[in-house]
Amino acid sequence: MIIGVPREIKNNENRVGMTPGSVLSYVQAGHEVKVESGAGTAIGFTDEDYVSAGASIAPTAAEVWNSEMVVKVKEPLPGEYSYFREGLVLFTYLHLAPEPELTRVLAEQGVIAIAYETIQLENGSLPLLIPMSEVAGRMSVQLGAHFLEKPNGGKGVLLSGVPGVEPAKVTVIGGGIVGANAARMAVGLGADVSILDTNPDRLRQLDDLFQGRVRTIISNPYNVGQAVQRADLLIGAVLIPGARTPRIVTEDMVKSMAPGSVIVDVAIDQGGSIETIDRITTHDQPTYEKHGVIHYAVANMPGAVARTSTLALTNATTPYGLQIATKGYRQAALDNAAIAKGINVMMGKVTYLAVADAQGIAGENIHELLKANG
Ligand SMILES: NC(=O)C1=CN([C@@H]2O[C@H](COP(=O)(O)OP(=O)(O)OC[C@H]3O[C@@H](n4cnc5c(N)ncnc54)[C@H](O)[C@@H]3O)[C@@H](O)[C@H]2O)C=CC1
Ligand SMILES: CC(=O)C(=O)O
Repeated sequence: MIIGVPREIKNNENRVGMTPGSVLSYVQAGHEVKVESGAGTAIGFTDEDYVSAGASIAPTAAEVWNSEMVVKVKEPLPGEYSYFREGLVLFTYLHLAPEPELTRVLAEQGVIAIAYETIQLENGSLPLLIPMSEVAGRMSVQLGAHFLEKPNGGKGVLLSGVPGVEPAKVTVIGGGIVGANAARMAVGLGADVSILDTNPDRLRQLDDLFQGRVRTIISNPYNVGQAVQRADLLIGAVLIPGARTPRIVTEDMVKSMAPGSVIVDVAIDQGGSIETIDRITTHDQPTYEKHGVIHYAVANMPGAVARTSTLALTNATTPYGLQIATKGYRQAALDNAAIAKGINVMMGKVTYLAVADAQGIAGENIHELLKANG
């Protein structure tokens, strides 16, 4: 199969869909890989590195997209929609629930859109989201610490405190991969950390993991309100797989926070969990202020540490991409239910039901569609 790897065009997105190491794995499996010139240069993967691994270099995005399968990182932007065509297999993050226009164009153009973030194992885990959630969770605390500093607009609080002065209060809503990694950093810095989740078993695991160094609190509107009010740094880390993020933190709760407090809503890529987050921000302009509180809502946080992120992401995506390329998407999905869950759009239908529900449109059962067209 001919596989294309375009240069990412989202604001400050320097990740790339394949490393030279992943190219070698695809080439050894009998595939041809075309990488857009300069796609990895910013993070130290030169065109020559890709050629040494067996790729060819294409000078334009159009040439790269003219492949049977495209492997990238972020959702296509409007400037890329003209490359869509029937039968193209697109393997990338998509986050379609809050993106009806992209969903419509993918379906209309007959693209087979396989989303990294909804590939799901039987135990419920999301193996292609986990590495970026680890990165974003860890980053969220670094960023929060930065924006809490007075010159950066914050209230002038050091997360750790110092002897004789209490540490900052960090509230993490959602105790999954992002939440646990945020807590790990915040605990490491000596902050006073609370994690809220609706799943009591998850709270038990976190209680065990952190050995009493975090407070675990069941997530309900009352407890969320209390924990938000006392937070110096609030981290949004909730996910209902594939669905639009529920708005858990209301505007009144944000108003109750002290001026100069900081919100980092990692869950913004699925629509955001905070009522006062009304826009996606960028690495160029990452924050805005509302009710005196700094809001950070960058949807591609790991793009800022693009080398680490690319290595971590491709470690996870390459084995799945190889199955899709080698068997064809249909057989790969029939053989591996995790891949079937990744297919969000196929043959003009929305096949991930949480996306269809979020957009109020009819979805199609992926297994029936696969069988009918097998
Ligand atoms: N902005 C960015 O650059 C990035 C964003 N993300 C996003 O971060 C979000 C979290 O991802 P993960 O931690 O991997 O998900 P996860 O599935 O590991 O964890 C989500 C947690 O939220 C909990 N939850 C669900 N409803 C809740 C509620 N009402 N209150 C409290 N907790 C609730 C679940 O029980 C689960 O433990 C996702 O939207 C993901 O796409 C991930 C990486 C990068
Ligand atoms: C998960 C995601 O959206 C990202 O890594 O950019």
